Amino acid sequence: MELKSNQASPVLTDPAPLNKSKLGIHSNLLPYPQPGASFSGKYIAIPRKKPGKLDDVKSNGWLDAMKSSSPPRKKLIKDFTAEVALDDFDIAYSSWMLKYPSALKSFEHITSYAKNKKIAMFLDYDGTLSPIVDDPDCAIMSESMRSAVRNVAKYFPTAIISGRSRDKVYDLVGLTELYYAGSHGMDIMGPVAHTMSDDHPNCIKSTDQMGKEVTLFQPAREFIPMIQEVLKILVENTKSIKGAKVENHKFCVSVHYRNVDEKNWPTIAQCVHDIIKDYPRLRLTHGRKVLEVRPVIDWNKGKAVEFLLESLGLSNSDDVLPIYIGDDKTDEDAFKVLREKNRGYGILVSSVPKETKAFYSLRDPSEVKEFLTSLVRWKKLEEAEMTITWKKGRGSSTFSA
Ligand SMILES: O=P(O)(O)OC[C@H]1O[C@H](O[C@H]2O[C@H](CO)[C@@H](O)[C@H](O)[C@H]2O)[C@H](O)[C@@H](O)[C@@H]1O
Repeated sequence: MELKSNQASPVLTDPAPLNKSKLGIHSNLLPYPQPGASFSGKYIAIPRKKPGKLDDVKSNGWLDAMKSSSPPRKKLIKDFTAEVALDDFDIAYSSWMLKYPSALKSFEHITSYAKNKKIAMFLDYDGTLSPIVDDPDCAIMSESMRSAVRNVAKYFPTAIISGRSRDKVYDLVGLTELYYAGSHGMDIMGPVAHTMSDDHPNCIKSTDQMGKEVTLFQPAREFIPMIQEVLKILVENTKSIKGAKVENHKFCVSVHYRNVDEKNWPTIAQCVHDIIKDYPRLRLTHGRKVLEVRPVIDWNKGKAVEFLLESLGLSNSDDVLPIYIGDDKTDEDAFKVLREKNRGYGILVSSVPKETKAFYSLRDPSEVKEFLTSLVRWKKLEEAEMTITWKKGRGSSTFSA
């Protein structure tokens, strides 16, 4: 059954539009990086002008995007509509799952393709590793999730790619063995990669919290003063809007309206709009009940994935399988890179049908944890089997000698 994005449908339409020709195709095998698809090294383009013209928040679609910016929870549907509506929702979700099957139910399928390949794991934070909560400061990751991520990182290179500032997300995750990309990929602390252009102005050598040598990549460095200026104005101008919260992410700013009464959403939207219209080198993107102000540069979570694969020495290789798990619109950039370049699997975390470029789905962070744990279990088994095969091989050659 084809799910369409119209008003009658429960499908949320906020992520990037889909390439319909690719919908519903779940090949057993993803072909690997195509010639010419590699990360080039000269990657940043900084347009000086914003493409579109900002009108008011009603005509430019901000308000519509705000209203659809976070999936309605099933519980709410149950509370406010008749039983038949709930059934419709379940049917729609099941139909959607035909296109974006559960990564848990498709686990054998995924691992049969991953066999003998090196998995690179990319994880979003909010809504993926921690459940969505009203107060962003209280989005704490459970100990069991932390342990699942720690175990994954023992077997596969693992990076967190978040909209939060790198420092904040590091404090929340607290695992030194991972790589971190904050501010939607605009602040990456990755491994030292000798193959990469050392002379790039945005790439500097640094040391991490443990004193290990790392590469720091900050393509929007020149925007820091502008972002800090806008941050101050946003804090000042939104302080009278009850429930509004502004977060400083160094290279971008988040303006939360989750706790703002819906009747005041036009006010907060207009306020942000009125500020950024004076900054043509900044733009606005929508997240889950959050307006994100960020620089107009050709950089996003998808580019961050490519950058990290390159720095890990894992790009352009047939035996690498990148997996990206995320729940938000900004994660679509990463799903898009993996899908369009046939490089790996995107997994969308969602309990409602959504348009997406991901290949698979998981319902919520608890399913993410289960998936990560299963992956580690599978890898251990694979390694044990390889050891047995190797020992058998050695035994038989000793015998024949
Ligand atoms: O890329 P992410 O790691 O998913 O970060 C995206 C935004 O996450 C946070 O906001 C979201 O989660 C909050 C806590 O659950 C929730 O209250 C808020 O409504 C969500 O939008 C973070 O606070 C933002 O700054 C990030 O951009």
